Amino acid sequence: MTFKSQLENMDGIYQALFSAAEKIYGELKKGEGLKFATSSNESGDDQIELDVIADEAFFETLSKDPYCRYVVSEERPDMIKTSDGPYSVALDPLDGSKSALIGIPSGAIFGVWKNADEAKDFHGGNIISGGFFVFGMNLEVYFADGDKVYKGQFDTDTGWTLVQLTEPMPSADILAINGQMQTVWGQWLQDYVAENLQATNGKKPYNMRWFASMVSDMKRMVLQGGLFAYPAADFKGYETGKLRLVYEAIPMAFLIHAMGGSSTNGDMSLLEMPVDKLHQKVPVFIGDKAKIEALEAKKKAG
Ligand SMILES: O=P(O)(O)OC[C@H]1O[C@](O)(COP(=O)(O)O)[C@@H](O)[C@@H]1O
Ligand SMILES: [Mg+2]
Repeated sequence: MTFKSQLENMDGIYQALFSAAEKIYGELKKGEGLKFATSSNESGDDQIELDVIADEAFFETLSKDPYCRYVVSEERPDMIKTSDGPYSVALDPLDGSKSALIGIPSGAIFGVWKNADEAKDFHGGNIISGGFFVFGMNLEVYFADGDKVYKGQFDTDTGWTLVQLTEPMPSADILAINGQMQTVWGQWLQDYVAENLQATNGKKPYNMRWFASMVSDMKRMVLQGGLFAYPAADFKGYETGKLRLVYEAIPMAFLIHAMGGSSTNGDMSLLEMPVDKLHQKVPVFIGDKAKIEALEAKKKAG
């Protein structure tokens, strides 16, 4: 497959991302790396061996592309300079790794930024491409190349087939959230969730879905709509949620915004948030515009 990007000199970066994903998916299918490693990553998360394999696969292919300047990863402490090219790539090389251990689809999240030389440059105003691979029944990709959104699937004989998605974002009433910390969420969020899950007065409540694998929850959002939430909680380690702004939140928000959806940290769009640190965590809410507006209004009203 040769994907023709509308963005200048990006074809090689896509090719590098696609071939690394093919390699990782191949290893996963063989059952390689599906056990805990002795290491942990920069955020202190335990790694599985496939986390490390995936991280290395992306670095290997991206470092050969002359237009890729820096590669940064959830699995590494620092930015790695690979050339003087114009683009920098941020990766969650294996998202949902603990789910992969029990056969739930995992994947990889990527974003490409222009003019990114240090952490603060990896904000939503500079991102030009973002999306994710799914390592499930098939190897799939969902991404926005600038303002164009694509869905693709890999076949070992025929390679990648990509189609552009031109329909507006679907808007099913589905809520993807882990209720584990609900008693220590802000009261406004407890109320928002309770209200949308109420079956009283003949109103059908939102459907609850949670894969514990962001790529799988976001695949459902692209295909059906809904609201994905990973909020902050008043509990040690969850003060600003769990997900990372650069490696997970901004690339996913970029894709959903390109489909006509929206995002927020509760107060402002994830694409407007300043970035202080590459590994910074952020409360994440991504979904259709009406749901994000209602959620922000609820928070504002207290
Ligand atoms: O364990 P929880 O709280 O359900 O968290 C699940 C979330 O963590 C993630 O697995 C992210 O963590 P990793 O990137 O380390 O896999 C997301 O894919 C998912 O939405
Ligand atoms: Mg992740």
